[in-house]
Amino acid sequence: MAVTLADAAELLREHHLLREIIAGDLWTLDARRLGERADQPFAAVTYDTRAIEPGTLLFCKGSFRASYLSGADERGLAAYVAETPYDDVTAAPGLIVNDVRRAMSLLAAAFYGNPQERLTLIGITGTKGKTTTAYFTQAILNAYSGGKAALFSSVCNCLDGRTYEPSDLTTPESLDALRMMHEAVGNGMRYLVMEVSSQAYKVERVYGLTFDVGAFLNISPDHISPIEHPTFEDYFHCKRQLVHHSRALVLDADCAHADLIREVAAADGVPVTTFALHDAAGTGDAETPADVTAAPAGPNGEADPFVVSHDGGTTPFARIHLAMQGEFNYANAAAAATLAHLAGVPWDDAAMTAVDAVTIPGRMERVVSSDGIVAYVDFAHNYLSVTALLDEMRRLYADRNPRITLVAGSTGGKALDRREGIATAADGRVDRAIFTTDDPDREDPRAIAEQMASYVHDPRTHVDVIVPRDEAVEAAVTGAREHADRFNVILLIGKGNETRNKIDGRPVHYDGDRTVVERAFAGARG
Ligand SMILES: CC(=O)N[C@H]1[C@@H](OP(=O)(O)OP(=O)(O)OC[C@H]2O[C@@H](n3ccc(=O)[nH]c3=O)[C@H](O)[C@@H]2O)O[C@H](CO)[C@@H](O)[C@@H]1O[C@H](C)C(=O)N[C@@H](C)C(=O)N[C@H](CCC(=O)O)C(=O)O
Ligand SMILES: Nc1ncnc2c1ncn2[C@@H]1O[C@H](COP(=O)(O)OP(=O)(O)OP(=O)(O)O)[C@@H](O)[C@H]1O
Repeated sequence: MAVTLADAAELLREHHLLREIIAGDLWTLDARRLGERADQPFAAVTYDTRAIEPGTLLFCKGSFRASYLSGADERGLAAYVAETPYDDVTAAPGLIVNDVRRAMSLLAAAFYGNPQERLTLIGITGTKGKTTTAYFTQAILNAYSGGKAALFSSVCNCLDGRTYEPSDLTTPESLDALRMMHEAVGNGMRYLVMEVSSQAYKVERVYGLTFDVGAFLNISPDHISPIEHPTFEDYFHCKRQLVHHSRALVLDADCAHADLIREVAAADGVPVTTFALHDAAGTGDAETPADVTAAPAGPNGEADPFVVSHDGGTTPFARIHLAMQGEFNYANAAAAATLAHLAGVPWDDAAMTAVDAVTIPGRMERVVSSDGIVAYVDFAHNYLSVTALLDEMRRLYADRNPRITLVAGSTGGKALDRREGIATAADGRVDRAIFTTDDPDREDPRAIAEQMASYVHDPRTHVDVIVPRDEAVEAAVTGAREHADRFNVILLIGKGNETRNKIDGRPVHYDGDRTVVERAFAGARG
């Protein structure tokens, strides 16, 4: 925790990041020329000028503006790290670097005493299933270690094995991640399970980290937009960086482009353990072979537990019966068991069944009305996950010929590919699609909804655009009641447990899909 300007300069120099130090008229590579200032330990690190306190080292990143430095000297700015000098607005010395995000990750690790070295790090990437697999893995490791597993996820972070605080990003900024790792180590944590987004690699949030075990779950187009990834190729390339930075890899044998992922692992000498979801134990000639398999134990579908096996699916080690619905969650559970095993949990340890009790806010939450309408609040919001969700509805309810209503929007300004993906996945597979609001930000929510509607061509799917999200949910319930002769399923997707919509750059309160559908269920029947 005692990092000085001289230490920082040396670390940056070792990593070929330091261009020069600028302190007034002095431009140098030699921190000693700054005198005493070079040997004062920094008291704090931040990437936000609003958090400056005496002795702070500041990182100027992203869309940082010089005007943010107004008053920084008076508040005690000790030094800054940036890709461009700000010597016209601050008297504090600047460490000018090639890449401020890499510099921030390295220096934050040093400032917080390299907490990553004291944790078994588990990193999980994939287009869908990261959060669920992360929660499952944490549950197994917590059960095995007596509560010593921390978690960084897109829903919550947990730094003490039991307290869950809402998170902002899927993968935190490096500085925040290292601060939280430091706190987790202080709380006695031995493991950290974290989701690693493609964006995390794109903007160096995990620079310098090596994962003891990494998982690559699946890949399909998502997060393609001017502020995320320009192309699918870039998205997939960024995700694959996890393979380079893992000591062992867990891979879904059915993952698209699995061959390329194996090639990357082989080139780096990273051992790969595969998992797969199979149809039924012991059968399935057509199924992809895998080291670890999850398969239904018997013929009774929903009611029967799954069996997870290793040794190429020949040695059963756990029977699991998840509280969370969704067959895809058994694939996530197989991934979690494999990750936990590679992190040290014996295959036959009872901790492997800790996944059974896990529930995650906004993931496959089932709400049933008194008149028998079934609603799911779920976080599916791209082609892959909406397809998986509709496959699951067919698996659960095909024999009841359900009338399915889908309520979905799509975010503004980013992940633009989702609009077509969601609508295409639903086209012809749902009876009614209601397109609505989901974080339109600075775009017009009606225009987004109408764009989604334009991708539906199959006459079996009736399309409506209802912009206010609560009205869209209510219309789905009213419509279901108008078809009371059918078994109705309503899928409220993409918001999970979120209770706000980003509109015009600001969060605007929304009661949440679960609250709104419960209210509509309780209301007068049509
Ligand atoms: C592209 C990207 O990584 N953006 C993130 C990044 O933005 P940025 O560095 O440009 O920061 P900014 O908010 O524009 O501000 C610039 C800098 O000025 C500072 N500032 C600002 C005001 C001030 O008075 N003083 C000051 O110093 C800010 O603290 C910041 O460091 O750093 C910010 C925090 O410092 C993040 O909030 C922001 O994520 C935005 C909100 C975002 O939407 N990110 C998405 C694309 C994202 O990262 N998603 C992935 C994937 C999710 C998934 O897979 O589901 C994720 O990992 O979450
Ligand atoms: N293995 C899977 N394959 C396909 N779809 C899945 C899988 N696991 C979960 N899903 C679907 O994707 C949704 C999101 O799941 P989860 O939050 O675990 O994934 P994620 O990777 O964290 O998603 P995101 O990056 O969008 O936050 C779920 O609500 C479910 O509908």
